[in-house]
Amino acid sequence: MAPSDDQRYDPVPPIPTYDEAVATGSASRPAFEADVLSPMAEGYVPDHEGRSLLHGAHRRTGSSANARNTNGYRAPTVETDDEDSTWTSDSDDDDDLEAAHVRREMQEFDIIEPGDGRRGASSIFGKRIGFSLSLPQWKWNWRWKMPRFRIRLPNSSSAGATAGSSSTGGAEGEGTTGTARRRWALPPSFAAAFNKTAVIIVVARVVAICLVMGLLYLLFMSDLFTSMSRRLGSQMFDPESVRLHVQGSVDPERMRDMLQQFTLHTHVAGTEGDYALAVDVRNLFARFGLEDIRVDEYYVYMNYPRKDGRAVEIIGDDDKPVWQARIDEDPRGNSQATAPSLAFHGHSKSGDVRGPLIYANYGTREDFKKLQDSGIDTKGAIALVRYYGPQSDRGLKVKAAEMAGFAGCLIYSDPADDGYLKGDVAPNGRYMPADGVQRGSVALSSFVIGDPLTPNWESEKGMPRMQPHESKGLVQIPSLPLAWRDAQVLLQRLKGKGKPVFDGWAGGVPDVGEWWTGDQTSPVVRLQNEQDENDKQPIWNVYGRIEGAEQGSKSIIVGSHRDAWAYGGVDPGTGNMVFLETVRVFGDLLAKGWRPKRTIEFMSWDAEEYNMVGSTEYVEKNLEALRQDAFAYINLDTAVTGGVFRASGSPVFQKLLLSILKRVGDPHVNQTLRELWDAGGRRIEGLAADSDYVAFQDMAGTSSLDLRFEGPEPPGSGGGSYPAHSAYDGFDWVDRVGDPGFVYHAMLAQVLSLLVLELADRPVLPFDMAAYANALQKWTADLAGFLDGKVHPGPADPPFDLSRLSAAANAVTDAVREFQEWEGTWEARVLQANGWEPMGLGGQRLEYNDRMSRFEADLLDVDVNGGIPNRTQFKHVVMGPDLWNAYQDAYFPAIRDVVEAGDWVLANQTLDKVARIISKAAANLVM
Ligand SMILES: CC(=O)N[C@@H](CC(=O)O)C(=O)N[C@@H](CCC(=O)O)C(=O)O
Repeated sequence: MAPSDDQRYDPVPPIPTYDEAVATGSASRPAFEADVLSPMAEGYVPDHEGRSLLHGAHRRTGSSANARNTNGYRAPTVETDDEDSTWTSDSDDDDDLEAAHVRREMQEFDIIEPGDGRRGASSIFGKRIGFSLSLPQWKWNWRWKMPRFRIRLPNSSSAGATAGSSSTGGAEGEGTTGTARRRWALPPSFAAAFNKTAVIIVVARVVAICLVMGLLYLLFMSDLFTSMSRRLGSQMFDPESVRLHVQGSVDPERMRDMLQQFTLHTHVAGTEGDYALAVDVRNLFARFGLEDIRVDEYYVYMNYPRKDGRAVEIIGDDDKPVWQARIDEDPRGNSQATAPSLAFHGHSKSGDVRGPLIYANYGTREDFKKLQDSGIDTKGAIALVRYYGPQSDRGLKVKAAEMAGFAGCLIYSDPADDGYLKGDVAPNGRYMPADGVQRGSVALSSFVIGDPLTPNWESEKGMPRMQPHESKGLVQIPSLPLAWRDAQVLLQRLKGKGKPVFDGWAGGVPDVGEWWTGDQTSPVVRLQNEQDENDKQPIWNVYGRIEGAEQGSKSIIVGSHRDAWAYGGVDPGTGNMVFLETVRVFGDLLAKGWRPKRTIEFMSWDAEEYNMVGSTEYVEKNLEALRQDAFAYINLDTAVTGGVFRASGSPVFQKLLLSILKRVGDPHVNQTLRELWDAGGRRIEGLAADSDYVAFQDMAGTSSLDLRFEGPEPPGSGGGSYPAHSAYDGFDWVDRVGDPGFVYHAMLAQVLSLLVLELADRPVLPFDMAAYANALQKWTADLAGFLDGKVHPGPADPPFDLSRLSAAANAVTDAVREFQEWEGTWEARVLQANGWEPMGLGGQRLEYNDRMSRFEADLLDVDVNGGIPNRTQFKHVVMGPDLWNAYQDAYFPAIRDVVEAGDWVLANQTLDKVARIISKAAANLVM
């Protein structure tokens, strides 16, 4: 819907407007346009595209296109003209110098070493595995030879003499008549024939030359040499030296400088700030040397606030507002605050509702039930609830309010959960200040992931779409986020209304005095949330890759989202920096001739903050290929909020990750990450549904991993470790509070680079199948615990017996044991062959890797209408988000859902199906 002029959100120019992003017509940027892409097509030289793009918005409003405006505006381009920037010093000359320097460095590390001729006795077509310092030596024991004909032609002046002397029959006619030497003379009858022979010989020579030339031409045209050099790519390099080089290349200063650029402006998904960053990321990919760079556009359902479309008011008896919430943060006047960043909920419902105010603690279903059980009528009321608590997913708070009959829902940040009662507040501390507002999506991620109007298919042009009221992924009552300084007034006005709150319900907002619930006699509150909605808003994913030499179709995917609720310092800036630094490190390796065995894909997602839309649409579009060919997905999002390393994901990464953690040290405590991991009794945690791994893990069955350094409190647990989704989450916070010196950024970039290196280049995919088998046993036991007290089939129902699942888990344990024996055999044969992979074994190894990587795809319920009942996008039978808390993992989610629903017939069918799928996956493993 195009906004009318009086609805137009008109921020301080030249910051891109939300309504420009959603309006149809020239103001919006409907597509990743050819004119913007053209510099790449013409051989891109880094310039100022991102910036000039934002100036495009300027031009459209009649402003000048100067690099800076009078407000000190500077567009969010990484291709800055700032002379102090590390990027500008990255000229081509500098690149050459740097390349020469690194080449020297690599020689010192023995990464590049000439062949040493230690070929071993194995076949020349064998493959040197692992630890070679040398280029494979191709021993050609034959030489190219041009065809040679040892016939000397008679010269013309001697032809007659030759003919005349023929009668002498002399064979030794040593010429006195000319320079030609004549050993013998041909009879005249032979002369003509001889001339013919000479012609034939010349022709034969020409033909032979042509043949050789043609063969050479064909060889070059056939790409044999290129692909051979590709195949040899990583084998030219000693793996350990590459590891050392990768670790040594990570540069915290670069990440710091780049984050400063990335956070200059707000970049909400689908707005021009986001578009400008997409251009910058694409250009950085090109500059870092990635291959096949492309921008992938989707058209998705998005909402944006109108500046005058939001209100939270207490309505007086005369129906006029007696108090109005400020809603947005106070302008801070620092370098960050060049643009307003309006507070709202992504995918919230438009509306203008009013009703009596009722306080409902954390807004769980149990909280609302408690109110109703105590006789408080919640129908038509406005709920006031706090963030976090046992059900921290904000969308589910609104959903629970909707189910309890409320007309609207306000969610505020309480200082007891995320404010001064926890510790120092932003900008100097990690908690939310009085005016800090947590924006965020209220889409129901555990019900529908991605564009809520296109569940299970990609939102491309021309694809069908549901209506918003038809989607199970959208709430149906309006909501807004609030700072506690606004909530304080509302809570104070509840005094004496309803009942004193239940135990544990009183929050930490100061000067509330007594906390009361409120009821139908409470002050009437108006919640206005009129917004711009567009069901075909363009968003932009950006991709680049390094093609694998041995199995180019198989890939290791690394992803990080780019869109932010405001400036995106931590979320997603920290993840973006680790991601882009890793791209740079790998681009640099590629430039030096290294190439991995498998393809590495780098993906910058859009619209993660709105229900992981960009990544999910990509997965929906490429589902079959991903199930077949994606070996692993690694995610970076809110990557650095403190110093505690955390990994969530599939257990297949356990062994590799733990070995890598031994290599990376924390300089603050002088211990390795592995020592800290062990001391903290940490383990790889489960994946829920709060970032871009969801579609990969739960829909494509790609083994996924999310990495981060977190602050004292994990996101989604009891409170924030940083001023999440607020205007306080900018560069300054990361620089001064989150990670001074970008030390943890550098450590994470090392961990990520090493992981990618090993996953993409180890001959045998380093998956820990035994860890998966053990985890399955544990999760089965946990499920038994969950079922305790819940299993009450009626007399007519079949008994609910978990032993079927235990048997399936045992089958996996047995299959993994047998499967892994092959790896031992492979190692022994390679060692016997002096480090060379004997002919034939390579094919088996690829088959082994494929089976290993397909294990999780085999755990998908791919039947028509398969997946978790009622939320069939989630196909993985072992992993998935908890239905009533998307921030919480739930193993065997389908079984849990149907048991909670008390449907014992379906519960039995589901249990059978899950056990059957797991057993089949086990059987598929065995070679
Ligand atoms: C729990 C949380 O805050 N998650 C972060 C991302 C992260 O920490 O990795 C987050 O912001 N997730 C988004 C996901 C969007 C959605 O659920 O629709 C969020 O708003 O929670």
